[in-house]
Amino acid sequence: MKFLTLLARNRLALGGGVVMALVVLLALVTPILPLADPDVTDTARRFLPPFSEGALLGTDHLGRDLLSRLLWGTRLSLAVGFAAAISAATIGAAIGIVAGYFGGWLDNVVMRGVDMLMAFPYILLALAIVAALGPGLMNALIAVAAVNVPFFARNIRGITVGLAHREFVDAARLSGLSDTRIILSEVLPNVVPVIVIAMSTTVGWMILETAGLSFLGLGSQPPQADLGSMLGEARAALISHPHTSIVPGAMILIVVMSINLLGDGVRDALDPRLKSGALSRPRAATLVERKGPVPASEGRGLLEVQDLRTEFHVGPRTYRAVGGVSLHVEQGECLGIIGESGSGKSVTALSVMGLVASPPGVITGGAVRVEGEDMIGTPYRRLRDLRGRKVAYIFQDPLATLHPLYRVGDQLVEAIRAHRPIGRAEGRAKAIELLEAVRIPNAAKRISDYPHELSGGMRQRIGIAMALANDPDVIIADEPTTALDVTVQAQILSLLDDLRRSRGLAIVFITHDFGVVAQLCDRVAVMYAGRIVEEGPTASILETPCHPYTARLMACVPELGEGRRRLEAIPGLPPAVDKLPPGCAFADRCAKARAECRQGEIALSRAGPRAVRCLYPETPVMEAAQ
Ligand SMILES: Nc1ncnc2c1ncn2[C@@H]1O[C@H](COP(=O)(O)OP(=O)(O)OP(=O)(O)O)[C@@H](O)[C@H]1O
Repeated sequence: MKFLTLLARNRLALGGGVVMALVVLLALVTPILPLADPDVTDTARRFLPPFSEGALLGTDHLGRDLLSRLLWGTRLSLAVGFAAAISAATIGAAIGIVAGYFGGWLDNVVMRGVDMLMAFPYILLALAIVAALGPGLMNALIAVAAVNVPFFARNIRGITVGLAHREFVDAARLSGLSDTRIILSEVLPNVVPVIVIAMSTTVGWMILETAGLSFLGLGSQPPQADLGSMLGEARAALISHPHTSIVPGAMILIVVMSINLLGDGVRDALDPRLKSGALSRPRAATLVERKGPVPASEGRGLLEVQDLRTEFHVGPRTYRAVGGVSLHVEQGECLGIIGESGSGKSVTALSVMGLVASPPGVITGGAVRVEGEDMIGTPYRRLRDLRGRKVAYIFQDPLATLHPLYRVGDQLVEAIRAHRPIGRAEGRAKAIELLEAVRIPNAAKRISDYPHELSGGMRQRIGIAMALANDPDVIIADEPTTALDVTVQAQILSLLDDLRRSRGLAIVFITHDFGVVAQLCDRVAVMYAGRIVEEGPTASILETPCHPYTARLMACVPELGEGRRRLEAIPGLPPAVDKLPPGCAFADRCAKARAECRQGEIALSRAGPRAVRCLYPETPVMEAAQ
């Protein structure tokens, strides 16, 4: 169903599909239509023009009815084209899967054979096959299918090689499945979409090839008509009676065009990335559709986020990932954002510089001010200028953000040169300086390493160096130590701490670990279901958490030397952000929740530096603020 909706959204594909459906329908009902016999000649009625009596599209050089020949010919051409495509796809895919799955000598022998077939110009090969088998439509079908087998075999072999060593295939092997079962249950379902896509884009081509062979007199034999042979027979009268060529020519054009348009649509609709709209029209910056007025600046901090709202619009659903977040961070300060997975921490951070993918992401409200300037809706050129120079990011997985084919030094120089017109030598010197700043030993040598030659901790240091490349004022670090072991994590945290002190950086540190918050952050904001539920100085919150969620989150953290303490997991799951309940989103998991908690908007109550969004807090916020 989703496939059809996506397909229908592509207007050209829809048009192609409708035309193709009409042509196929016509071809199917041809035997029951009141048409003249397509093969009966009547030389007295030769070359009648279109719209003549009894011959809507006219007649050919033997006086045969062109409309009747066209419909019967289309029927035959479609049947042969589809049969050739299905045969080529089946045989080619089988060869590709076997070669790709088993590898080794079998792969070598089979694929070299396929390469040999591909080395011949396709039309010569088809001609040679028809010459060997003799002319006839069946032999033309075999020739066209054979010529296209290598295309499918190579494509599918490539995909299968990638799949054969994936973990889920290894897991199937470990569970004792036979090779045939693995191919059928693990590999085949993953290559079927590729086969369908390849077929949908080549059927038109195969119809053309069959028509080509018939045009040369090697396919359908007289008096039988297919589109190619009709065109071949009309060749002699091309100038004197052009309608005899135009009729089959136009049909070939219509059939091939509509199949190709439909095929492109099928390919796009089957691409899983397109289902969430990821590739449909990627934008350079997140789409902004503010529904309310822009909040006035309160002049707080280097980075000030006010009532930020970011949603994902996926089909009829709206995911409110960020539902009105306000926070700020001062120069030299570290603000922690903590919350369970899916609470909206990353989307908040990415919204700051318009990095949330659109579609499906849309910023629907609020303001993000960097030194007072609102970033939301700012022209893209300005945003690009500020990205990396004013606000930089450190991501969770440095291996995913570093380009695997370039040396780390070159990537650093590129980051610097994106904002400053400096020479390569100067860039290199600056890159070495940056590597030294993030305490990479032997920086001058390490600069020539590729990302895969570095350990996880080293790579994260490169990620930090990259963020520092243009001396930003604010660094947003999105769980930068999650993938690292505790000793390396401690080193990276102390490095970030030193950098913010020595460079006066403002850091927004996203994490789900209260231990990390305690070590690094001056203040902390606790997020739940896209909103901030508690905020305040780290020490104060650790001492007296007000929101029951904060208290439960802290109770989940094991501590060394604490003796025997029960670790309390929070029961239940956070609500889905497309179905947020009214009132407090945590109410269903909270032991203190009462009826009022499930109604209306629950405001953030502030007292001094502390704030909490709860009607029945663990400790009243006024008390906690003292
Ligand atoms: N492309 C998307 N389409 C629909 N929903 C999305 C998309 N990206 C994120 N979301 C939703 O937005 C919400 C917030 O996600 P986000 O990545 O910000 O969470 P997070 O707190 O950073 O989690 P984590 O700690 O796992 O990174 C989640 O509920 C997620 O399902």
